[in-house]
Amino acid sequence: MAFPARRFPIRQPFALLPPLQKMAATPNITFVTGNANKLKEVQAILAPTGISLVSHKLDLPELQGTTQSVSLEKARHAASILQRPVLTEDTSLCFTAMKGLPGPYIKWFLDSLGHDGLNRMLVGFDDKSAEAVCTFAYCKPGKEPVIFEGRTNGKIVPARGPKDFGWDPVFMPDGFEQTYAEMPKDIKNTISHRYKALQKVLEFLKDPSNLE
Ligand SMILES: O=P(O)(O)OP(=O)(O)OP(=O)(O)OC[C@H]1O[C@@H](n2cnc3c(O)ncnc32)[C@H](O)[C@@H]1O
Ligand SMILES: [Mg+2]
Repeated sequence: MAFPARRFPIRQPFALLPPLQKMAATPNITFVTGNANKLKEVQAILAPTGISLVSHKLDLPELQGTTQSVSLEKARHAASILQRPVLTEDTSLCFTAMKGLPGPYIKWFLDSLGHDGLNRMLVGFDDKSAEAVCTFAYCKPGKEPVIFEGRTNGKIVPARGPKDFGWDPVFMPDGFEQTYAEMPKDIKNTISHRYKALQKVLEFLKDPSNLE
């Protein structure tokens, strides 16, 4: 008996997460980011929910610290500049062998070393595993932000696939033979660190009292 070809190679059983559901009330959310690829992914993931996203491009200062503290401060800063509730996002790539580094500093490592350099950082280690972490923060002006985190495990591999979004070519999520860059966008957007964090953001937005 012939089986249909898989659309993408799977190494071990896994479950795609459910698509996000349409929300009863659909708030307008201001998403502040300077990264056009992040914006595209967030828009694609939120499309089924009916939420309309107003995007605002601000280059926010990013403090040193943990992923969470960087994210909290970005949101406080954006809400104070724009004087309205905002959603911000910070993304980390954490190498297990390096005890979580580069973490929130991945942008600067990637800019300076490139994909090849990220691989070379792990040459002396057997453990190539890494975790992609996405931290959204929702903040009203003058209030403390709330954060929502999503994590996807994978490993660092030599670059494969289109090079248009950050470290996508060197991150191969567990359970897949393709890097984030090689896999279709609609697959990345149902397993990614960003998708998992946005699921939590949506739970929060469903309660109208959180938006008052
Ligand atoms: O304005 P913001 O939202 O801060 O946008 P940014 O590009 O500065 O983003 P970060 O500070 O969160 O830095 C994260 C780095 O990781 C990259 N990145 C973020 N999400 C990614 C993803 O899903 N896949 C690959 N690279 C990603 C991004 O291009 C940056 O180089
Ligand atoms: Mg940034």
